[in-house]
Amino acid sequence: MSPLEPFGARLRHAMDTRGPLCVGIDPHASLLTAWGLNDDIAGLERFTRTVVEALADRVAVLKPQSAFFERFGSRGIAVLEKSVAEAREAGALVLMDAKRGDIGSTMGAYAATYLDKDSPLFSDAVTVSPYLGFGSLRPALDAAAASGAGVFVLALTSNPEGAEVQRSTTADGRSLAQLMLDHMAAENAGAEPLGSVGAVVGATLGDVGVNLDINGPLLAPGIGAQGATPADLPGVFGQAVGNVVPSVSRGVLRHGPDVAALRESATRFADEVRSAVAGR
Ligand SMILES: O=c1ccn([C@@H]2O[C@H](COP(=O)(O)O)[C@@H](O)[C@H]2O)c(=O)[nH]1
Repeated sequence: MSPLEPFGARLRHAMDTRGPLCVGIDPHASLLTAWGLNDDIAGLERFTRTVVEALADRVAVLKPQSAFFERFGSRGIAVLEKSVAEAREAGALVLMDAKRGDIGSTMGAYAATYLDKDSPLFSDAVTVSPYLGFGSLRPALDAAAASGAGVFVLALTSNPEGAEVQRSTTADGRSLAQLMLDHMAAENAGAEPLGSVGAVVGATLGDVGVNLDINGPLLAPGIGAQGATPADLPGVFGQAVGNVVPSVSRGVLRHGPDVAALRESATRFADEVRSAVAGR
């Protein structure tokens, strides 16, 4: 199978044509109930199908949260597989939020799962954790480059607990997050129009005080249920705001199961992002 165009280029095109919004597919048990569905495989399937039908033809990125599918075992994974294929078919880029991170040899197996074009779970990009050492991600970085996929590396996560690790100081005085961001910048050096190695930086964090100039996309979760709003983006990302992919899950999903209401909510977030970025 021929490789895809590099993920960074595909993402840039999607952001320019569809707007940069990413909507998460997070089938929380409480959301299934709120949608009038059972917390079972049929409910999971209906929920996921509805979100894909509502949004895959209009948002740049859909981000299934793997954990919510894994909790149903093999049948949940089958729903996930089908939704990845359907979302990609409808034109959305699929970012698998799996946050994998392990020793390099095991990382190779994760890379084969999400980043090999022949895998049933092949996704346009996957989230990974660098906190076993950035070098442990090499199999994923190489597999992504070979298939035209992307990798989003956790840098500064949206949860308050992340700071004790990510803000800690390394031997050369940089924060651990900055060290990881510098590795990402090195991976993306020279890539045009955008590198394929992205960073995850929470929209909840205020002035982050790190250099976000990585020549790659910046995934910004935390908008909606975690309290951040699109208006916070310029303050968090400064000059780099043009490379931000703002991510919302429950903030949109709570409007289901009505397809029109899901679409309206995504459009509202997208409009708010546009005005925040234009008005900075
Ligand atoms: O720093 C991070 C990294 C990932 N996430 C994920 O994004 C969604 C957020 O869901 P909301 O309903 O919009 O709060 C979820 O899947 C997280 O695992 C994050 O929140 N923060």
